[in-house]
Amino acid sequence: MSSRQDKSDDEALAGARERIDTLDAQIQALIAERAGVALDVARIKTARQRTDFYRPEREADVLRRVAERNEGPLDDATITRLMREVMSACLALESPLKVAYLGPEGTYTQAAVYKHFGHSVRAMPLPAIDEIFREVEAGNADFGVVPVENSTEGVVSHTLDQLVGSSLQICGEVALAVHHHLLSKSVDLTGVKRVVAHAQSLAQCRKWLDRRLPGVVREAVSSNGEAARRVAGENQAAAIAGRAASEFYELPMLASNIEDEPNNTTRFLVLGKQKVPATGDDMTSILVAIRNQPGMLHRLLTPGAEAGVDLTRIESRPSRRQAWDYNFFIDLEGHIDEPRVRQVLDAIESQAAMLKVLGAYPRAVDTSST
Ligand SMILES: O=C(O)C(=O)C[C@]1(C(=O)O)C=C[C@@H](O)C=C1
Repeated sequence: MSSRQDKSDDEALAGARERIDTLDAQIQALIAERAGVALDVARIKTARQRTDFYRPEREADVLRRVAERNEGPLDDATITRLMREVMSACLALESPLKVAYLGPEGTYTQAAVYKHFGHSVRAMPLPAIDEIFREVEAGNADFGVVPVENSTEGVVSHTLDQLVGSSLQICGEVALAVHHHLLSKSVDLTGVKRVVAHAQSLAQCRKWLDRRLPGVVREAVSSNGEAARRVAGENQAAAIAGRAASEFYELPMLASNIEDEPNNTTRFLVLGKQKVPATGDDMTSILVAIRNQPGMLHRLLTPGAEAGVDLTRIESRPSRRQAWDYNFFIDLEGHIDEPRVRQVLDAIESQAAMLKVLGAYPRAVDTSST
């Protein structure tokens, strides 16, 4: 390249950097101004003795509009994630949120917390799902995040069972693409003599393990974060966990994306005490107790079909009240405050021994997780 060409490239680069510096200063000033307005919002709420600093319906609305406005070159999920973090920082100025989640650090549930609330929350890892319910019920945490279903492994029955007796509301949902990695201090696969993971993750990577690590001992533990913690001090063991665990426990990725099903997604619920107003794109979750009788399922499903309200999930669990007595967990599209949804719930209730609304909440907004 000629030196004249070098010089003009240098000038173009300096010019572009100058534009970036100017834009950065403007973005920074605007973020600071936005934070100032969030503080005004906090003052208004405080003056009226309101404690609803976090407003899931407003956040969903803001983030959906970010995606609608987006014309690239960043994709919708990326620009939304950046705005998610700005809003998270603004909310932390108003009142920092405490969010309990299924720990330890490095679990997918932790990743779901940050995806939903941004990184400016105080995330509190707890060892069991029932403890998360208890801490939120007791007011020691503002919200809780628990896994509820996985696209390959099905429901997390502990979570469904806890919802039966809890006074908490479902305030939101998070969908997280789950990528499993093999984390280990071993230099190669032949050095791995033991694989540690949550039983669901072992199942989700079974074909890969059969092929690449045949005969190697598989050990199930309470979470993938726990698996990573256990193998962090060993050279001959590997954990199956996500990127967050790799970073947190400084465990190299010996193999990445080892899940058998590439579209593996886990859905998490956000639990809290507040009822969330409608946004226009919502879900309602209900629990229905019903006696096992002929035609029972048909009677449960007909009201939704007749009113054009989609039932997106129906899950049955033994009620534990009596043999062959069932609880059904049903997700419907729409918000309980919409008359057509209310009508469907009334019709279902008339067929059931009991109907409990578990929550109505904005449908997950797609932001890419870190
Ligand atoms: O609109 C509000 O109520 C706010 O508190 C502001 C704001 C925001 O930064 O946009 C912050 C937190 C809420 O969860 C929702 C939105």
